[in-house]
Amino acid sequence: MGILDLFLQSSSSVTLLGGLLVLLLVYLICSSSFSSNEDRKGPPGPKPFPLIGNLLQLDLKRPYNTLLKESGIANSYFHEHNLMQTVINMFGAGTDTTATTLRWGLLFMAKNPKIQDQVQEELSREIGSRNVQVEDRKNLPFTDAVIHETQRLASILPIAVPHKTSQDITFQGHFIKKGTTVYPLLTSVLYDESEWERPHSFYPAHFLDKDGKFFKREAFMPFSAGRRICLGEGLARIELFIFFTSLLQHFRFTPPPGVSEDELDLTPSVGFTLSPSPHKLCAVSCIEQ
Ligand code: HEM
Repeated sequence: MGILDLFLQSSSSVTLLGGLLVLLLVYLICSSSFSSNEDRKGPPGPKPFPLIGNLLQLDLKRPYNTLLKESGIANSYFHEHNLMQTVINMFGAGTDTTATTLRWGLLFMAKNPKIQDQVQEELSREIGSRNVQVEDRKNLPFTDAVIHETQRLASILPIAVPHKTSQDITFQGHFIKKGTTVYPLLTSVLYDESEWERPHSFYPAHFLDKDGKFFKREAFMPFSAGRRICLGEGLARIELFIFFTSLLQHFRFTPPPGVSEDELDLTPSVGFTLSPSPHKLCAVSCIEQ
């Protein structure tokens, strides 16, 4: 019995040791294939753990904030096995980005009544009570600036959609291997302190020149940029313009009774998109006033 016990114990230790060695070998092979380009300088970023990647380092409530902190360039670099991509893909389908942007727009109007006054003055001066048309946009620079500023500050798709590099590339001095998953971190551009005078405030003047004319900013990219830019940008811009102007033509948006403008909370609720946290607003008909 004693000999059998010893044999069983030593054979299970050998199996365990063997298993561990195989796991170690697999890990070493995988990690050496990941770092075959170590001689070249990759982008800065946190070191990933085996299997779970950078998951533990992520602020799951505000994943884009972790990315903003960890990466000095507009793109972030994670290993393929990072679960973030799966999470994003799962929540991606069926999100209505235009409606979320409009909800932010109305919330910003209720929070900034003087800006809402200016939009309504411009609308009644240029349009009156007739229906708004797409061609009216050029005569509504302030309203156009307010819609752009809404999209900038709301930054509803902060990490856009992940992409894979189709070839080895050196970007801003950092080597990025073919097949790397890249997250275009749009918030880093929309809130870039070197691009915007007041990156964290609702400030429509970002899009107005000194004569009050609308001007487009290169760093305005809520629809992302490049070959894979949002396919629906044109349609989304028309929808936002027509819905926002029509709503503001007919209603004034205010906090509910007993709530001040300052008490309206702008903390976003985080899903695939950043949407306003649940809130109440009053829509007061302008015609009855
Ligand atoms: C305010 C509204 C919208 C915003 C902020 C928005 C933003 C975006 C962003 C950031 C991307 C990812 C681009 C990238 O891969 O880097 C995207 C992709 C896309 N969007 Fe939109 N979008 C909006 C509305 C729409 C609408 C209304 C449609 C369709 C009618 C649409 C169709 C698409 C499609 C098909 C793609 C994938 C393009 C591709 O992968 O080549 N989007 N959008």
